[in-house]
Amino acid sequence: MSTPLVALTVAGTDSGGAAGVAADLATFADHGHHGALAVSALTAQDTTAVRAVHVPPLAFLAAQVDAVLGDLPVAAVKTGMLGSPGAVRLVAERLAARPGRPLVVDPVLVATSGAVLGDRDVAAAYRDLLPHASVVTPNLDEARALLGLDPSDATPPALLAADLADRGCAVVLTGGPAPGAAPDRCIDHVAVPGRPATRAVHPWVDTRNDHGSGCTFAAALAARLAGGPARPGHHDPADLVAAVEDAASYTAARLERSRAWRLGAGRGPVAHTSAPTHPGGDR
Ligand SMILES: Nc1ncnc2c1ncn2[C@@H]1O[C@H](COP(=O)(O)OP(=O)(O)O)[C@@H](O)[C@H]1O
Ligand SMILES: Cc1ncc(COP(=O)(O)O)c(N)n1
Repeated sequence: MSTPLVALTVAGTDSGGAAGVAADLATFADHGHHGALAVSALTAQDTTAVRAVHVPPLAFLAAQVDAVLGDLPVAAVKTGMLGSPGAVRLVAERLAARPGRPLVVDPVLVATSGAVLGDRDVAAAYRDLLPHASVVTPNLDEARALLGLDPSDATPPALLAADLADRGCAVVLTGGPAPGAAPDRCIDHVAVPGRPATRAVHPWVDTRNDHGSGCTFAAALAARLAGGPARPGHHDPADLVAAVEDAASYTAARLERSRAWRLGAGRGPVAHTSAPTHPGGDR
């Protein structure tokens, strides 16, 4: 058996096991990679709400990142909920010092439940991290926040994605069905610096169990880019679009698998397992 690639997640924990580090490690494992982790925030969270957040001291986050990067041959990095402006800047500084591998930044600011996981200062700090990212994967609310726009701004997603790409990294603006359209397709907008955005389209899965889908998607994208160039898509956007389509169909397949699960009173977890589930779970 050959030695696996190593993927590192720098992200928050979700006590309900749906989003954050739990989703990232499961997704890396499902791609055959060894997952390493640095915990930037801890949340007391369930399917309905985020009830409390603890941000560990920055020195402790730095110690985790340094331990992993100093010892393991990390082939890709994914960041999720970083939790404070200082953590965003710390990750930017550490990864800028060791360039050369893909970095997928999921700028977690607003959870599926609507909870705010990163305020205006965290959004502003991403200005320091984005130039070091290979790809950033905001949803619509997060893209507006990163651009300093009002939450009700009506700029179309394709233009938001292209504006964000002008910060120097590729962008996947993740989305749901087109507004006003029948919810049968999901549209993600993909942009690389200096070019208009293109669309990656896949079938919509009708489910409430989508908690953790953004983390799963960004981790799947990092897993697919692992071992490749640090600037995927900058020479040929088709390379990045193909990786985005793969990661999106992986995520949709996870959503399909957990479509009818009955876990929790709110937005239930997206499936993290490929193994058969135990029938006793339905009792
Ligand atoms: N119900 C769904 N059916 C199919 N794909 C979905 C669904 N919800 C989200 N996705 C896809 O999952 C990926 C992550 O997007 P999303 O969950 O919107 O991110 P976030 O959690 O950051 O808001 C995207 O490729 C998106 O198109
Ligand atoms: C610790 C943590 N990280 C990320 C998310 C976002 O995930 P989602 O958008 O699927 O709720 C979350 N809810 N909690």
